[in-house]
Amino acid sequence: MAARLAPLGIVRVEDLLFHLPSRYQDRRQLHAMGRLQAGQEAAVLGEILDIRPQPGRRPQWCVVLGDDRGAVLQLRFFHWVGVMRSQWRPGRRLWCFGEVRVGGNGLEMVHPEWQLADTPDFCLPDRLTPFYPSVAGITQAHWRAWTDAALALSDELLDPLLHLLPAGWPSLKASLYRLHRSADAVPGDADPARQRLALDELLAHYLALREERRLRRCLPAPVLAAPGAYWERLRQTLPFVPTAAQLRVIAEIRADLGATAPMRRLVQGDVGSGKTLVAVAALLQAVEAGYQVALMAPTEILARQLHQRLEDWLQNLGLRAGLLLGSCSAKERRPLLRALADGELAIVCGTQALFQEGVDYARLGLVIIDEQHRFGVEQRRRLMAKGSMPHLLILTATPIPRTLAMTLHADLDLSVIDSLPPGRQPVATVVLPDTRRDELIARMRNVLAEGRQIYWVCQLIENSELLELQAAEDSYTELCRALPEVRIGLVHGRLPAEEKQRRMRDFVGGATQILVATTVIEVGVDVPAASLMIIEHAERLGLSQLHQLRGRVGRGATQSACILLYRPPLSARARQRLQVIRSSHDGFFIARKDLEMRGPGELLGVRQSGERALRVADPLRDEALLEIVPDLGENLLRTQPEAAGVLIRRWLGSSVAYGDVG
Ligand SMILES: Nc1ncnc2c1ncn2[C@@H]1O[C@H](COP(=O)(O)OP(=O)(O)OP(=O)(O)O)[C@@H](O)[C@H]1O
Repeated sequence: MAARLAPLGIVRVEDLLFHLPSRYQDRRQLHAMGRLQAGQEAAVLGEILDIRPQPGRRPQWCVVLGDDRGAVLQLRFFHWVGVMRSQWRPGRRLWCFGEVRVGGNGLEMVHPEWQLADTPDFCLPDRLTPFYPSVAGITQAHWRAWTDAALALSDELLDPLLHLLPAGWPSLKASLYRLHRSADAVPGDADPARQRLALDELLAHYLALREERRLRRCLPAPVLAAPGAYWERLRQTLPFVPTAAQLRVIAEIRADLGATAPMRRLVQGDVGSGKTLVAVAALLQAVEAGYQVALMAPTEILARQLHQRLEDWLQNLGLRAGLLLGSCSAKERRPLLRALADGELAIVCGTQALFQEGVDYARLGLVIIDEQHRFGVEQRRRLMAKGSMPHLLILTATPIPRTLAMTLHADLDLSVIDSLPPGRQPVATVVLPDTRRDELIARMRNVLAEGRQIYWVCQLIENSELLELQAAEDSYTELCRALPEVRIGLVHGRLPAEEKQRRMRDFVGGATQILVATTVIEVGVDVPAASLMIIEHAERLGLSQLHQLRGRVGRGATQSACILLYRPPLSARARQRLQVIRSSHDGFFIARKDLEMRGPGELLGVRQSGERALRVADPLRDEALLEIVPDLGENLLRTQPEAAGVLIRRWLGSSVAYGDVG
């Protein structure tokens, strides 16, 4: 059993207490046999009318149970053991609990839980029955017996917060009792017992985070202090004035870079909020201080685009940036690698190729990662091993609530670019069934006549790259037919990198007017002249993805539009999603809705990347609890420093690499 429990993180008696029921069954009421329905979980009491063994390859025992109103229920058993064999007889009374389903002879239960009901020690349960998440080989009866035993020992459970919390908060012991052995009502989300555990959990994460930061502050990083001459020169050549939000975040980064501890900062900014400028300001400071900077983008297209923008901005400063991609030939690569290893080249842009074997940096001082949600903690660590503790800056357009940030990005400080550059007009968003394509073509003609450009985005169908390609090609052919006079480009994931790049360049430069693309353009492409986006099968996309895509238009001062085409009929959830996107342009609001609708795991791919997740606390619901966490944490560290390690271990378990605190 220990071997089965270990993967669940259960190694001590205490761990059992924090393995909470996922739901509760109400077995206190008896259900009338005549009114049972398939799919229902029910408790019934009746008399054994008949017991029929059914021999066969898999022998079974069928028991007919009847109540005093003449209704019957079949029970089916594959094992016929112990008390059943020796004591079950027609005429005896039996209590059963199980799921009702449709069988060969009417309604039945397969292997219900049971008790003989005509014995002196029979009594109906007087409280809810907990149901525990489990794994093969561990039954609910095991869980109940073990948690009973653990609860009996719960006086020994350390509850360091009890005396620090204001009156009214339940003790840990009382909360655990309530959740494991709830007497009456199912403890809901707002139940004080659940809130108490959520608070403990958030506190444990806070303490772990605080410790992680403390340890990080002891690590030596290059001090990237510089007067900011490059940055001042760049500012003078910019065609716009940085926003106050950009300047604030830049100042936060400057302070980090000038310190002796490595920066680990996540910059969140809605699509189009101007994160690139913030990254460039950081880059210039590192270069001015005499260090190298590596900028990593998630795809080759984006890396090339980033490189292009850097070169545009940096040429006035007399700086150059290299470009390193997986698709670079050995010949292209060699001089670049040498320049990086010599320290001759200060700035390099690229994909994950930047951190492969054989790429060495003379003085890597800063790593900048664009669109972080595609990189997990592990990848982050591997890449940091390249320099002697370089600073790390991560940019993302996917905002997440603080509660989640604190668990997913526990090792990161957070900056938020919380406003858009002035003059941006919200993208007019329209939802349209794809049966009205003719209208759409007319509208596209108008947009093109005004000299503006159009994105046409096709969808991944059933996760098949081949089908997606097909969809893109079909749309392309159809558009060419409908708009024969228009220059149309097509990009998709199957094109060779060079070709993809050439076609993107044609669109950026205005040589093609419409770009038909698969979701490769999802993040980061910047073509200010594009003012209309059409998204096919918008009903298949998640909210955050739709928001990111839509963010590709409306980047200039012209009024832009986004048309979400869907294939009817729409499911209720898809309708809800499209409604949110149509009515809101606020990335934070949309991310929140996305979380509500999909749950954090799916939104951020938490499960795949194996990062820490919350067990009891809920990232949306419990954000208010976070308000009291810092004070509580500091108070605890002052009064009972030894308790911090206990809490961290209790909630974060062995996922915490640095062990006990304090
Ligand atoms: N302060 C500003 N005023 C006006 N325009 C700006 C400002 N800062 C950046 N821009 C311009 O806004 C556009 C969007 O900036 P950028 O590409 O950096 O956004 P982003 O935050 O990276 O967005 P995304 O997540 O969509 O890639 C660019 O064309 C950029 O030149």
